[in-house]
Amino acid sequence: RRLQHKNLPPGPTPLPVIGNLTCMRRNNVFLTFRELRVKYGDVFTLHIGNIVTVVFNGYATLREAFVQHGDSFSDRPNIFIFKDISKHHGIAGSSGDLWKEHRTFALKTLREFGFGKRGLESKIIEEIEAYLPCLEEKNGEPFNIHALTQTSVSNVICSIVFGQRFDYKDERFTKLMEMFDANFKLMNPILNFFPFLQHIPGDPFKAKQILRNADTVYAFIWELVQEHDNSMDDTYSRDYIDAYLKEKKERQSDQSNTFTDFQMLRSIGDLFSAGTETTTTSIRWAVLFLLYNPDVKERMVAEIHDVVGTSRFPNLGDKENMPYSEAVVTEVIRKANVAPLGVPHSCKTDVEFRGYTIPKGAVLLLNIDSVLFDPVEFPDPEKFDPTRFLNENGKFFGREVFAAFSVGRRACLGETLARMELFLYLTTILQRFDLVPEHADRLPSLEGVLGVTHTPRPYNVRLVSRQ
Ligand code: HEM
Repeated sequence: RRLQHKNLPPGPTPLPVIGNLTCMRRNNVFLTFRELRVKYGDVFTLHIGNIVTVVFNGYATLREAFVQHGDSFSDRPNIFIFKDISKHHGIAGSSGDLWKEHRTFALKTLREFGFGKRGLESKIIEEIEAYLPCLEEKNGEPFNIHALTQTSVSNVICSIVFGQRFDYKDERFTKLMEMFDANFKLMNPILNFFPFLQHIPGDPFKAKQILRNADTVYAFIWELVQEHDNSMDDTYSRDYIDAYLKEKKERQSDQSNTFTDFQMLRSIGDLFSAGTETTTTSIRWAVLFLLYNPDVKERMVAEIHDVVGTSRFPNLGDKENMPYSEAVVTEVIRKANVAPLGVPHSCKTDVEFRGYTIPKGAVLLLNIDSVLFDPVEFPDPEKFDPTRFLNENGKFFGREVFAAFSVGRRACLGETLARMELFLYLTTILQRFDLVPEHADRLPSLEGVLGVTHTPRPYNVRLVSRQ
């Protein structure tokens, strides 16, 4: 290893074959990374199997690497999740010109369908209107909000991408959501570093199962694409699929056209999965944090009742007068730490960085956790304290040092949607329901599980109607 890569950032000595795999054995590996940062500094190297992995820590380092060196450090590595699932296509899994072209198209088209505008707000509120009666039906009995919330949040992105929402009891959609969820749980990061594991007979690492589940999701999307193709009007786009099909037709005579069916399926799959999982997980964390912090919950409820009252739903126009609620949403995003290690990047040539040589093809991890839990920027970082996002006049202020959505060219393209959804879902839930723990003497665990995202363990809560 030393002969092959001479000038790597420092890091623990690797063992033969497995490298530094033992560092990854803890459930939440980002906790280990906090210790490694203290020992090796803001940029350190791990060898996982034979893959060189460089971890970048702290806001200044992340900006230097992924903004200033953005041209070099914005590819995706050749690992299971991108190589075998997205096959280096789509928005999240592609690199180079293919990625630039399709990310630009996605941003432009999502804006046309209301990203950051009132049109999108009404879609979210419409979905919340369908969600509330399902919560009401639980009658204050303990239940796990996960499945209902996931279907509801997913419907928002479905209405933009597919131009339709699905009934909460729609069997096919429920099955799809379950499969989708299973993949987030089954995805063992180890598959990314030891590709041979996917070929072990009996599929103990569930690689084949993950690929089968992914194929089912793509088949579902494909059916909807075909329905669109048969019914679309060339002069008007009803939704993202129509817009894509139109673009594909317009470019069909172009030799270098990258607007293909395969690329469309992967792009839509990315919007669908990224748009569902992260926001749902954040809402699950939010409820948990509010159970632990009844004072925060009561202050937020008081603000909602003062500004909105109870006779109408909260809307985004209220946000300006609800700085505390906006601060709660931002603190939820910080403390939930949904993507603590971001999404892996790579570089296609050797790159000099702070005197080290980052080798071509290395896996680059943006340690977002190191920013969101930086005790200098966010004192007492484990504390759930929304007031860190309020200024001395009680007004909300977003902090520049906030990397939850990553930094640089690949930064999350759904941040606006996620913030809109979190504000509207959380304020509406609290306007209508009190959140009460299942057991009066015991709260659910705050310990998360790190898979593709950092999720809370399953828990039940009572939603007691305020009416
Ligand atoms: C709280 C919610 C969310 C969080 C914390 C979050 C966080 C992230 C992070 C950390 C990345 C990786 C960026 C990188 O590679 O450096 C990302 C990428 C991405 N996110 Fe989000 N996200 C959220 C919600 C959403 C939503 C609602 C959408 C729906 C449109 C979305 C769509 C995407 C896409 C398509 C990418 C890939 C971007 C690219 O590779 O160019 N995200 N997100």
